[in-house]
Amino acid sequence: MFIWFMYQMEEEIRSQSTSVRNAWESAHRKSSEIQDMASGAMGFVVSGSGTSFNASLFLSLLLNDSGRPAVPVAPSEVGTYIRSLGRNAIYVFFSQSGESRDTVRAAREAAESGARIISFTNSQESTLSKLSDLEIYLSVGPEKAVAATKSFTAMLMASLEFCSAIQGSCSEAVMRKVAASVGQVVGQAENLQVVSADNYIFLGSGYSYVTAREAALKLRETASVRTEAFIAQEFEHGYIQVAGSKDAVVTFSEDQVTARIREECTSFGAQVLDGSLGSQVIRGFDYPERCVLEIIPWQLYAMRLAQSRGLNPDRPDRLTKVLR
Ligand SMILES: N[C@@H]1[C@@H](O)[C@H](O)[C@@H](COP(=O)(O)O)O[C@@H]1O
Repeated sequence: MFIWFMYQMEEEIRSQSTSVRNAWESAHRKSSEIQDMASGAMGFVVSGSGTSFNASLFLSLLLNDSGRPAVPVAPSEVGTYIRSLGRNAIYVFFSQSGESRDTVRAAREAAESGARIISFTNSQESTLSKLSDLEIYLSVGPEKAVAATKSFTAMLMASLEFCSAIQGSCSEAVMRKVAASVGQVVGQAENLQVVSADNYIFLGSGYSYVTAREAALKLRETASVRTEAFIAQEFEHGYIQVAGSKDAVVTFSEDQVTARIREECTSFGAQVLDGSLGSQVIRGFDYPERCVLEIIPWQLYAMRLAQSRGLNPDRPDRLTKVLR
């Protein structure tokens, strides 16, 4: 059956139950190569731009949690690590297009130093793929809306399997559970109401900071609203001073610090929202896999907020899909 969507972004958001499976399968097919390459590596330098940086942060957390030192770095800073770690590290690059200029430049520098490169891309013919010793192809089909949606969740799912492969295990059961829940998460977010705010502040910690950053980026890119993302405790070290009654504060973490921040923000009149937007399905998942689902309502939220502001979420006027 052919269903017509007003925006490419909506079609891409709704296709994620399939795209996360595809990405997982691609990573799974490379399990033994991943294991071979990772054995003996001193650590990982993980990099990407925009949404791909947020995926880098996710993979770095996963690697560190499994006892493999990893650092997430913006592509323009990778050179510093090449100079200090050289070929002892593996350099991992995320890029939907495989063509973002800063990412390609960093990968080229790493390749010229003789270091090994792993990439996660959605284009097998890309410059980044050609520079890579091992490519994990996301296989999510063309992503046309400027803001990344399905490629992001694909990067997270492929990262989960990447880490399982390093540990000699397999994340298939997790993937099946997550993929089966995408439709329900989208359904629950169907009637979400956007709030009116001058500024959105997203707070998380650990894995939920990845979601906080990506949600902030989605709203910025598509709805042209000012957004910030903080590690919840950091918010108390400064930004709380300038937050006010015209702000929306969205919390993903559920610890005591966050509860205190929520109370304080409510007291000065900010609108405080729960990051799961009330979804019991999302709340039924633990981190790290929860990240794959948790961003989906915010992808839809960003699209609806853009619509309510008379903007086309697919085509922000100052951004391009690929910054070559
Ligand atoms: N506006 C886009 C972002 O939405 C995207 O996240 C980034 C990285 O793209 P890629 O993943 O293709 O390297 O590039 C551009 O800046």
